[in-house]
Amino acid sequence: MPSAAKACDLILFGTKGDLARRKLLPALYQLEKAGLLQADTRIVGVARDQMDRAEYQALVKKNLATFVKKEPLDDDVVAAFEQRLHYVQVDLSSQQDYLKLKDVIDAEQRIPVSYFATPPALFPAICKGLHAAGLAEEPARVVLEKPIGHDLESSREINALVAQYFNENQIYRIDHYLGKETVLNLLALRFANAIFASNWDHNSIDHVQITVAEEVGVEGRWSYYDDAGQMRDMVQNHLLQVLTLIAMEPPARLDADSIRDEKLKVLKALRPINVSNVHEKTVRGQYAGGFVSGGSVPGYLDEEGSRANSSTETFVALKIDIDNWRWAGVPFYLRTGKRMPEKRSEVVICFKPQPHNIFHETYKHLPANKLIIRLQPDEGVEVQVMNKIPGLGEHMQLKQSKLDLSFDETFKSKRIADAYERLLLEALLGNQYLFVRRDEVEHAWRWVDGILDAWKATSESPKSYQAGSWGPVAAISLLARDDRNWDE
Ligand SMILES: NC(=O)C1=CN([C@@H]2O[C@H](COP(=O)(O)OP(=O)(O)OC[C@H]3O[C@@H](n4cnc5c(N)ncnc54)[C@H](OP(=O)(O)O)[C@@H]3O)[C@@H](O)[C@H]2O)C=CC1
Ligand SMILES: O=C1O[C@H](COP(=O)(O)O)[C@@H](O)[C@H](O)[C@H]1O
Repeated sequence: MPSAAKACDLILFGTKGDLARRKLLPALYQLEKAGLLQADTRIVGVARDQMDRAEYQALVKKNLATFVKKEPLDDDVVAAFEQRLHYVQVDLSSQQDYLKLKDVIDAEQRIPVSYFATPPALFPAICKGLHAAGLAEEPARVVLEKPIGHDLESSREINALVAQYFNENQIYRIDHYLGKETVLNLLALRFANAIFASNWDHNSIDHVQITVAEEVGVEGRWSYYDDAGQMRDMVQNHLLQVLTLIAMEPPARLDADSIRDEKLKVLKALRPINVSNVHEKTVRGQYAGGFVSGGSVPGYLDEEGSRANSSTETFVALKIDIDNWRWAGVPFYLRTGKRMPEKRSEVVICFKPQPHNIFHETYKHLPANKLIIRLQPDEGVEVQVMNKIPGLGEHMQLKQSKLDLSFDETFKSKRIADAYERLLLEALLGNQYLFVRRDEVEHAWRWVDGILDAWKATSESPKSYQAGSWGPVAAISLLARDDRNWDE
């Protein structure tokens, strides 16, 4: 624990909701277990139900028993964690109720860190209420969950509203992909290894692929998801954040603004996609019924709560050009979808082929090297290289093989922390480098809005794909047109 760390009151708005129960409270338990919470830090749950402290402690304990997976609960850790828990009943739409927070929280004693695990529609009321209760002045912090808006205009409204009460250096916008160990490892891989740093541009790299495939469908979230679709739900935030980390220039320092300035430059350099090139650059799909993990699953339009004729996309593939010196002529292909054959997130850096092939008599084409960064599951880094097969034959026999660094194998005793553990820790420590700055969010929306508008203007329905497949055939053509194929 850095000595500068100060005790905080983490105020969990929406403490009874899905995110808090499934992710935030289990993550805080893990921080307790790892000894990473400052001794005097407290967790103040806020919900509209009437409950006393003991009832809230019992509720959280029950919740941990359900959602702390892969390991038995440690009773001593639970007991220590319980001591940090407090509860305040607040109807978030009643301004009067926020004053109750003052009875429990003393901003002089601990830094108030307010986590908005609620529908975004409540953000204005919460900000106003915090201000009235004297919990918005620096050094107070506020942690905002996605989605920050539905488009550029609405994200600006939310950001402007929050900015009335909090300065940018108090605002922590979550993109949970930035908390994933393997996404963070992109920084290590790129900037701690000269072998990659000196080969990270259009001279050496042919193209880049980013795949974020999910087995799950909409999981009972139809009404939220149908309004969003995969473009807003995954591309605007997670995939573009991963892309910026791959494409950005080396930041001068490992601090929030150095990194965020570089990410922003990438977002500004994304070539716009609009009606003139949307056909060539994008594919949108929607899953039909099929089979995933051996079981049959319904199509998107037959999911619980569905509405007939929805044209919301559950799959997106994009060919992205970055108009800057480093990436001139190097396309970034992105794809993400629900109901894919497996959960798999990875980045594939495909290097250029050899300029001259001395093995041409036996091998007309030598496969190019690939660097595969497996983000999840089976986290690791793999380099595909050509090797000589040992033997005395007349011709050299070559084989493509892998240098494979599996995190599981290499860091055997190390548990891979959930993204929310890292992000909660950094928010409590006051480090913003893993959180998204306002201008990043708005530039990402500006670019994504161009595609959404173009799709709307062409009014084409998404292409159907069978659940359990890798998306519509058009996604294969997107690369085949360039004489390339997805890394399978
Ligand atoms: N769930 C997830 O995995 C993820 C969620 N998010 C985002 O996090 C936020 C929360 O999501 P999620 O937890 O799933 O949503 P839920 O609907 O499960 O939880 C929202 C919580 O807000 C509370 N709430 C709503 N209105 C009031 C009110 N007037 N007064 C007091 N409390 C109120 C609800 O209380 P009550 O129980 O009393 O209704 C509920 O506990 C959303 O913005 C979502 O988009 C982002 C990424 C992942
Ligand atoms: O933000 C979201 O992310 C999840 C995928 O997260 P992962 O950590 O499991 O890769 C996605 O399922 C959900 O639709 C989206 O809102």
